[in-house]
Amino acid sequence: MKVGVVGTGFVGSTAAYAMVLRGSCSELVLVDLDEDRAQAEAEDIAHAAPVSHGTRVSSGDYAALEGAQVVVLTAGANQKPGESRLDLLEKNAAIFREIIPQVTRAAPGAVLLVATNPVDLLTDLTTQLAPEQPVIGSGTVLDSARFRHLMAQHAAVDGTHAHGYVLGEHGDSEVLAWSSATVAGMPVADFMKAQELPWNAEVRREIDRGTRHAAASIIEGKRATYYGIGAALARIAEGVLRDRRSILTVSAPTPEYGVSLSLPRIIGAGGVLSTLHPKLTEDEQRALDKSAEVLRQARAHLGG
Ligand SMILES: NC(=O)C1=CN([C@@H]2O[C@H](COP(=O)(O)OP(=O)(O)OC[C@H]3O[C@@H](n4cnc5c(N)ncnc54)[C@H](O)[C@@H]3O)[C@@H](O)[C@H]2O)C=CC1
Ligand SMILES: CC(=O)C(=O)O
Repeated sequence: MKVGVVGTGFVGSTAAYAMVLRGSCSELVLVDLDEDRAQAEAEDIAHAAPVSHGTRVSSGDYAALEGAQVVVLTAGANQKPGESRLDLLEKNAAIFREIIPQVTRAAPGAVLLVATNPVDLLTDLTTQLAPEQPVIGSGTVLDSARFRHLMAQHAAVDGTHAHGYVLGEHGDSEVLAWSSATVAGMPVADFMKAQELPWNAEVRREIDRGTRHAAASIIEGKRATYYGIGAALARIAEGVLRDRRSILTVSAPTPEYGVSLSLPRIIGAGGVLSTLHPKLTEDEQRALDKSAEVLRQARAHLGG
């Protein structure tokens, strides 16, 4: 099982490290415009292999991606404090126009896993540039993890027992689907009541703010986010490599909304196997429609 990572900055190298620690694949190849950086990251990460799962880690040029089943795309600019993800569109679209043809030439059989922001619009662009290949955007997998983490904190349980989906844009207009959120299989409000924990509009607003603005506050504090997305990318890649039929809120072209955005989707060999449409309240559906509109408008500025 071979995975390529293109872009070995904070996100790409952390995703590679997460894959080595989790034993997601047997071989990893790192590619970057900055070849010295890719080589140094590969060497450093390779030193974790003998004490984890023995993954073979190397760096190379695009040709070294040959035979990869998944190529993770993390090349491009990240946000500076105060910038939105959509502000990165023009710059990162230009980078994708340069790299995608090289990736498809080297690894025509790979599932392309996009993380670079704005991830939804770059998922759309990658689908156009590589029409023969399955494309998945990491979408709101990270935001759903943030939502679950905060819910679990308020519920005083470990994060694996809180479930909830963030839908739409991976960005400011994203939608927390409260109506289907559960803890221990119970609607979250019922769980909180049974445990005599506070649950009201203010707590929900706090969780919403914490989820929606997590990236901005982390970037303010340490320039970039990478641990959460690194683990999320490893998790998505495993869904494909092991044909796990994992349900994850990844981004993909969604004809009903006319743009790539996140909905819960079943992920397996070959990428997205199926898309789920959770029952939403009217307010949630309205917010999701608005989120799709935000993405379509931003794409229009690019002339797409
Ligand atoms: N989807 C998500 O949930 C998340 C996405 N991101 C996004 O991931 C992207 C990468 O972020 P960081 O790793 O923090 O940035 P970074 O600046 O640390 O790394 C970017 C890397 O891309 C490389 N690169 C630039 N142009 C290239 C080209 N033409 N060919 C090959 N490599 C090229 C650079 O040399 C650099 O190593 C950003 O767009 C960021 O916003 C970050 C966190 C979460
Ligand atoms: C940077 C980014 O997209 C995030 O951490 O959500």
